[in-house]
Amino acid sequence: MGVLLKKIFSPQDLQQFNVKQLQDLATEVRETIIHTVAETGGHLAPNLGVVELTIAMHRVFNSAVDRIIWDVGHQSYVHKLLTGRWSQFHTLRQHGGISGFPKPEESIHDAFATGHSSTSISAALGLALARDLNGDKHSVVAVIGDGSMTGGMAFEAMNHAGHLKTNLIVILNDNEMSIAPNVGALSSYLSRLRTDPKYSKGKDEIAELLQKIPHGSKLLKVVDRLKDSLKYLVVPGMLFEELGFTYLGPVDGHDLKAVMTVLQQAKAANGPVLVHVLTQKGKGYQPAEQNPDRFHGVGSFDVATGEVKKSEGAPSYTEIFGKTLIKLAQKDEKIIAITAAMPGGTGLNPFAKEFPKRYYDVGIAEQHAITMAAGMATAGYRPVTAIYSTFLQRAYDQVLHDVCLQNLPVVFALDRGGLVGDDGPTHHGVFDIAFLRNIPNIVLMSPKDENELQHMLNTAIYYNGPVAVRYPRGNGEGVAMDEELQCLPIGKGEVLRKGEDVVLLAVGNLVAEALQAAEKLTSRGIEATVINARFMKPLDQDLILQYARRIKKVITLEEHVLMGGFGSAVLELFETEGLCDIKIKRLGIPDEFVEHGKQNILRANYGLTAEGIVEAVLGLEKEGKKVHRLKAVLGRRM
Ligand SMILES: Cc1ncc(C[n+]2csc(CCOP(=O)(O)OP(=O)(O)O)c2C)c(N)n1
Ligand SMILES: CC(=O)[C@@H](O)[C@H](O)COP(=O)(O)O
Ligand SMILES: [Mg+2]
Repeated sequence: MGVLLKKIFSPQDLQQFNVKQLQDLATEVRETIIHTVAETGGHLAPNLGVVELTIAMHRVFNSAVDRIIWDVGHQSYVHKLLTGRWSQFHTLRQHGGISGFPKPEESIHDAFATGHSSTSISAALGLALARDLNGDKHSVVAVIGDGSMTGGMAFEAMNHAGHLKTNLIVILNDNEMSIAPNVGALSSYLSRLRTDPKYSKGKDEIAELLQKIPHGSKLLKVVDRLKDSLKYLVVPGMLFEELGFTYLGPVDGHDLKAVMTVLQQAKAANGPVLVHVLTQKGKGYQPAEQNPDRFHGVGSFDVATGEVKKSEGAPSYTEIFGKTLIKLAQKDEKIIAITAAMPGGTGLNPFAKEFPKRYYDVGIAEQHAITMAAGMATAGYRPVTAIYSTFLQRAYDQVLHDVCLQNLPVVFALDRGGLVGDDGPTHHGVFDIAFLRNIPNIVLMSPKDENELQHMLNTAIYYNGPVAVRYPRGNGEGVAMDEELQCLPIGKGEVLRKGEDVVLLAVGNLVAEALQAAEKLTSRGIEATVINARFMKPLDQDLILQYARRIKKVITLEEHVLMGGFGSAVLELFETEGLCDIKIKRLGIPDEFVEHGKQNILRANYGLTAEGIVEAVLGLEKEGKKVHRLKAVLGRRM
């Protein structure tokens, strides 16, 4: 930790430094972030790109009073270091440590919690309107990346803010990258603003010229009248100006003085202002500059070489998904792959290379991705939308209204279903069973291992209606992979082990834990049946009822919230069938948001491990014995 950084206990402490010292501070901040993230993992490249911008912001604004909202929030490490958190920074993303995202519970300087993209301008406008209603005068600033600007919400908010005309500052951090290279017409527009000297120089030159000419002020009036036609030629950022924003920039985001100057101008301006800041993702660390995609969100790495520590073990579910989709697409030209700005994360990069014409990256636009897929499905294509479980939350209505209502064959490949680990509550994919299960027509399945995933994907693509396949973040079980892809019977589970004392009814990654638990239980004289339910919808009712009726003790297992999840579906089945003599225990996540931390720690905390399952079975056994004794006592008294 550098000497200057150690002097900063609040952003006000920045005022003691001159520009040279601020530049030195930027170097210290970069060093700290690189060395910390090399240990903890985290969002390296986005943070290295905003070091000068963040320092400048904290010089110009007072974040204890002014409100700063970081879009996505993955680039808020510099802000954390400058707002009294450097001494905790080594705990970044560790269980019980500081979060990788802004968190109001952590600091008064974190004005709004973020994690999902494109929310910052709406939140900022809300804060600005509240300020106006309260008669306050502070600044409200949203910092949004060029990738996050591709999300519809950002434009909904710009549209409204331009109409309301209240004071609001939007800083557009343009590094030409989303996680992968940014896509879309907006991205091309920003590129033109960045590179075309006609755009960036035109306005300044005209003003300068008018000042030099005699009777320039009269001419200015003429120009003013001509404004509407002329400005299209000379005013940079016309799109934003037309939306009602004053456009400032583009400015070099690594030139501290220039950024401070433009932020002062923005602070003094009336109405909504957009400050266009050009930055380089990964700035100051060569491996990240060269490979910003890889260093966007990264695990531990070697600082000297930039070598990322490879995860050992079986291939990830994501990899198997990507490979299987290619295998299927080689035989079927109707298969289309769609991602919302996550080609790497969802395993679609190899598909994009092999089938560039059947691959679409729509930007951070999950809603659009789903409805676009619905459109393609009506025309006979088989779109596979690969979206993280947590990000599909945003497209709920599109799933329901545009896909399921018309019973269209769209596949939802729900990656990161379950506890994702270090990203924490904004990213855990633990709500999907509940929010999808209640939609008519949809089929919902989850594989017990990577081999089953490939069969499920095949099944999903050739099912004539909407299907979601949910699979976890991380490695598979290391099982052998079948060569031939199968079509699984819809709504049929499988019995993996037989025992007459208790039924372990599991979905997804908990099937493996259930099998291990069953082995452990044997040594305690308890024999468990283990069922891989496979389908959360439709349930294999016959199979579940057959075992539940006979054994009468059931434990349901899911890496998902208990409310509305798989266990709830089983309870509903028992209620419908009038089964009231079954002892049932549901294991899953209670009604709370799960904090960040390694997946194994979180799973152990919620009893979603073989040991946790054993404990639950023993608890059920104990309860059973108590009830048995009570019945015997009552029986004697009667
Ligand atoms: C709704 C939603 N979809 C996808 C993501 C995943 N995601 C996180 S950061 C990011 C790229 C953001 O790009 P940009 O805003 O330009 O920020 P940069 O990383 O370039 O600084 C994406 C796609 C997300 N956080 N939220
Ligand atoms: C900030 C964000 O939303 C993504 O960068 C996310 O952190 C990716 O997570 P994975 O590491 O699971 O792909
Ligand atoms: Mg970007």
